[in-house]
Amino acid sequence: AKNHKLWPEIEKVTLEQLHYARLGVGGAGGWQLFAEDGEMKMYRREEEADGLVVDPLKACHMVKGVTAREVCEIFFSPEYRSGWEATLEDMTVVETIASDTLVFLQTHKRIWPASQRDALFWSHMRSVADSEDQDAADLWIVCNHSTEHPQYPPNSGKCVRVYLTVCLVCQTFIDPPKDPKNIRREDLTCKITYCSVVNPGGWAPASVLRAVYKREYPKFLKRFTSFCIDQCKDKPILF
Ligand SMILES: O=S(=O)(CCO)c1ccc(-c2ccc(C3CCCC3)c([C@@H]3C[C@@H]3c3ccccn3)c2)cc1
Repeated sequence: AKNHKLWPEIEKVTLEQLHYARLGVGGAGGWQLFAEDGEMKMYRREEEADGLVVDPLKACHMVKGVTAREVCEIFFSPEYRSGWEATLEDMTVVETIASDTLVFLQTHKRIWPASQRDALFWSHMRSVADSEDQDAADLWIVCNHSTEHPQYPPNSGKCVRVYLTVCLVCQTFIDPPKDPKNIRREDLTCKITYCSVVNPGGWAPASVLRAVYKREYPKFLKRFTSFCIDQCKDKPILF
């Protein structure tokens, strides 16, 4: 568990990603709005690493009727993933480091003309007291970060290994403010910030990757948040 050899990296990357998610998208950050749908706004920065498109993505969304903890638990938990991750072909939990920290191996459906990809990453979920604003509800974060595993070396089979760092940071707002036992789902709004940097691992044409990102990310976030609303609507609220 917390004495696991990955723990220092998990702690460092999770807190770095929390800080990064809280940075705005205005100003000189170079963020460009590339997709908008109701409350959902998606930004990207055009970046390449050794000729590969690794455009960082930041999405902001406000979802009614669910809490930060409920959204993060659905994003983190393996049993829900096939319900919302449309591009997933296979998923295995290769290691359980702790109840809030897992290592996943996922293969994603091939996106023509790029070859098929897989991703090996640790996934960690935690709640963070929001230091700035005491009466705001807790923040919940899930951070996914590529890692290695001796049994699953990269590029050993048919798949090209992608390298990713992803975070989902959620905060619950209750409006109008009520005492906890009288809160109904229509009083809840979850503010979601999703950040991702995916290095495709092997060559894929920049034009193709940017088209894939433009198509897949808005679909992904809309499908994920709809799944959360549907999963939670008839269940007691989990703060
Ligand atoms: O948030 S997560 O941790 C959720 C757990 O599943 C996650 C999100 C996205 C990916 C991902 C992996 C591969 C690829 C590409 C790279 C070259 C060819 C395939 C993409 C591209 C961006 C497009 C994409 C975006 C969203 C969903 C699926 N596809 C994304 C992996 C994990």
